[in-house]
Amino acid sequence: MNPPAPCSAMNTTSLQPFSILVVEDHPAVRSMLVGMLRTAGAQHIWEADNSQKGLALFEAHRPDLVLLDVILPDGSGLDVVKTMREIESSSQQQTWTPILFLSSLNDEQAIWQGIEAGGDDYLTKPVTPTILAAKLRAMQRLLVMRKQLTDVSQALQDANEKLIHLVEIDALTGLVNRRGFDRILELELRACLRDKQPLSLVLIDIDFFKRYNDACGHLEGDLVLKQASHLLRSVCLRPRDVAARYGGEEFALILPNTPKAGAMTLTRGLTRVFQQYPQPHPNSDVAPHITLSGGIVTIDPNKTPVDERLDYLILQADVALYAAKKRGRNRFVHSDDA
Ligand SMILES: Nc1nc2c(ncn2[C@@H]2O[C@H](COP(=O)(O)OP(=O)(O)OP(=O)(O)O)[C@@H](O)[C@H]2O)c(=O)[nH]1
Repeated sequence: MNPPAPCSAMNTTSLQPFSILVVEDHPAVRSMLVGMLRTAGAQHIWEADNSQKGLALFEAHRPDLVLLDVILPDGSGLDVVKTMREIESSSQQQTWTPILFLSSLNDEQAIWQGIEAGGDDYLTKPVTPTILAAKLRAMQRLLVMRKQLTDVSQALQDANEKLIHLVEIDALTGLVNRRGFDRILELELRACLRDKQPLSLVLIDIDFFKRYNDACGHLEGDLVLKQASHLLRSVCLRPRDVAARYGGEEFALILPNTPKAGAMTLTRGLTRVFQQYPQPHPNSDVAPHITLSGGIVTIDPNKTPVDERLDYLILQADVALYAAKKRGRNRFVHSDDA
């Protein structure tokens, strides 16, 4: 076997600057390790001579690497490594720190237990500078690979979130589509029950839209849907209000923290906006321009027991919408009055 290379021969040029925690109770061994680590390029070295101090320093500084003696005066290094892994998994940063065991036993069983407990590699004492530098290099390489992996997985997660967003947007109008509507309504229903705040839902239908399409053509019909979406969005002033395209020419408004009176005011405003920006309708029985009919439902956990089924909520709004159509269109009816 070749003799260990002297300190000056250690190839540390490829080592990145790093911080390290050394948990070793023998002062002489510790000081020798610290000397070698300084030569190897360690920027910060924290020293501990027992488990408790080691864990406290680990938690406070989160070093890049740990050198950990298997046998410590106040316990086993195996327990320390387990606790370090617990600290890592409970932190939000999702970090992983390479942990190298220091074993003077050259005992296979101790090494096996150390790796099992969460260690990554081991060094047999006495440690030589070359072997130490080689292990540090290997651990740094692992760290770099892990960083690349977490970057890729973060990029994937971001792309996934964007995709989910795109999947929930209606291509023609830019409003939330039916899929997004279902998801958001479910969330808001749960929030309404939890926070004991009222929630209103409005289902909206463009009056005589089939006749509009028949008279003006499907492309003109598409433009009307776009303009209507723009106007619907303009009345949704609160950040959590959502305007959705529920179906072909049907829309929906999800209005969290909105009681019946608030929803009625908002829908009156909506009717006004459609009068202010009239889009001619050549064949409507109710007005010379595009008009809306709508059904409103409000649930208020403070007032009445709430049926928690989404379908039931939508059905009630639909019944109110039907009543609005029956009563002559161009109006909004609340389910309480349907
Ligand atoms: N241009 C266009 N038309 C659509 C789209 N989606 C659905 N429609 C049309 O919307 C019309 C809906 O017709 P109906 O359900 O009879 O409703 P309506 O004519 O508004 O009648 P009332 O609701 O009773 O006033 C149909 O002619 C559909 O083809 C779309 O994306 N673009």
